Amino acid sequence: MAKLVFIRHGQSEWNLKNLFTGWADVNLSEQGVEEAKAAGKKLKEAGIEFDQAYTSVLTRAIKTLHFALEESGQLWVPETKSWRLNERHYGALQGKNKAEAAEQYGDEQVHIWRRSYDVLPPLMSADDEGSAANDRRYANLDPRIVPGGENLKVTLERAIPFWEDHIAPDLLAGKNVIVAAHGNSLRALTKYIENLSDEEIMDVEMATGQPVVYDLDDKLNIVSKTKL
Ligand SMILES: O=C(O)[C@H](O)COP(=O)(O)O
Repeated sequence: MAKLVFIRHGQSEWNLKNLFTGWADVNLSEQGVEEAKAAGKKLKEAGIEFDQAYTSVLTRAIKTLHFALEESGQLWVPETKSWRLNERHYGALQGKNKAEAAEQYGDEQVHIWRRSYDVLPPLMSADDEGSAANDRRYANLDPRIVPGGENLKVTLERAIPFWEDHIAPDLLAGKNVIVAAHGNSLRALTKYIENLSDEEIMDVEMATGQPVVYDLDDKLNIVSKTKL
């Protein structure tokens, strides 16, 4: 039996301002730091000991992982970062205020952009200043892979190879794993491991800084799921 913990990053500066964030690399807010530390305390109280950590290449998730591991006395745990665990790319919506977008385009359209499984947001062009194509951390990626905007389906399709190549083999080897990532990359993994339909995943939300603990059997069937 292995334990798998998903944790969405603590509140970010752009969560606080209600801005679409996606691949924009923003920091944790003060509240976000406290949420991440509180998560570490809860993990410690629950006695959960990790063998491996995974996170994205975005500051808010990396720092959440580090605060949580430090508070639980496990900052030494080996960690791997991958762009495949990044938040969904929110395309041209990145940096826009969610409430203002709802006023401009209507609540329904904004809900579709945020929660539909397969509708893409308006895309960001590769010559946009904020494009991932201009960011050194993605320099080794095939330019055809660097997204200009992703829906949950595309996010799932790029996250699952990482699950299959790294996370699942660790769990099958009996390792306890923490994945510190993002609302939508974690919703994608949740859909996959819980076998949820395209409709069911629309209602799944990840709270900032809240560890979700799965107990898995030796075939990775879910035995229990607990939110700390
Ligand atoms: O990228 C973002 O804006 C958030 O982290 C997730 O946003 P959502 O809840 O609007 O999908």
